[in-house]
Amino acid sequence: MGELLSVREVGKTYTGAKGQQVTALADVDLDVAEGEVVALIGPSGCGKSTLLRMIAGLDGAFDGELTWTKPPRPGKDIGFVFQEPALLPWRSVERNVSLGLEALRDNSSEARQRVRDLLELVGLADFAQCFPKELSGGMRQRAAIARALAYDPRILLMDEPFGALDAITRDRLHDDLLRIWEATRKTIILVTHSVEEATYLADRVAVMSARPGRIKAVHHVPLDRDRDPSTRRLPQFAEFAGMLRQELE
Ligand SMILES: Nc1ncnc2c1ncn2[C@@H]1O[C@H](COP(=O)(O)OP(=O)(O)OP(=O)(O)O)[C@@H](O)[C@H]1O
Repeated sequence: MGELLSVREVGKTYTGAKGQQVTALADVDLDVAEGEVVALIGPSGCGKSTLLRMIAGLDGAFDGELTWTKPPRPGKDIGFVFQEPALLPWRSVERNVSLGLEALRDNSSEARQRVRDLLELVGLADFAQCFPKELSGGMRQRAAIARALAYDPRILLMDEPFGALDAITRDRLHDDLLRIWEATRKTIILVTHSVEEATYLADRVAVMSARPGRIKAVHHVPLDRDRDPSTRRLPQFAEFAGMLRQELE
């Protein structure tokens, strides 16, 4: 796997409403290889979302350096999935998924086929003409993932994408994401509060310390890439998740 992104000494200080300075990130170093899934975990407020925003280019004012092997093209190379799917209620599922392509004025037959393939991949082919209000929470989030993949981004940034779902739906979406990764081999950075989610989905887990956020350790997940629900019952799964939990204490 080649290198895709290197984060060096990245720091971010916000100025609050009363003029106070809040250092959200300090000296963050992280390397991300092409095709890997990196989970970011850390205590609430340690700057996980801030780091994703820096990487996404949503906020250009920060210290340090982000170096891409190939600089991302705005609106094309970075897919973002948030905790809330934020679908447009007046558009069908298909037209929500094709939103990014419309912004790029890509109406080619390949692009339309790609949207159909993605709907198939996320299990929404039969719901293409439905509206968001007709979908369950899990289905909406699957549509949001398809939308983020529609323009074939180089990296997918996911900010607690399953945080608002119930446990059963969340487990199902985890397996969907594994399948999606298998089919697309996208590089993914996933912010999560769940050590089990990080263990199940990631190749490596970066653990952040409390504010100002720093990466205090990066661990390889000691599990084969080929994972399924039985993986959760392996002793090394519980052991690794337990070690992460301890590191967060
Ligand atoms: N726009 C902003 N203005 C001022 N302070 C901010 C802003 N955005 C974030 N912060 C502060 O930066 C710190 C890091 O926030 P961030 O949302 O990145 O943390 P997080 O680790 O993602 O939190 P959580 O796990 O609770 O979602 C927090 O103290 C937050 O209050």
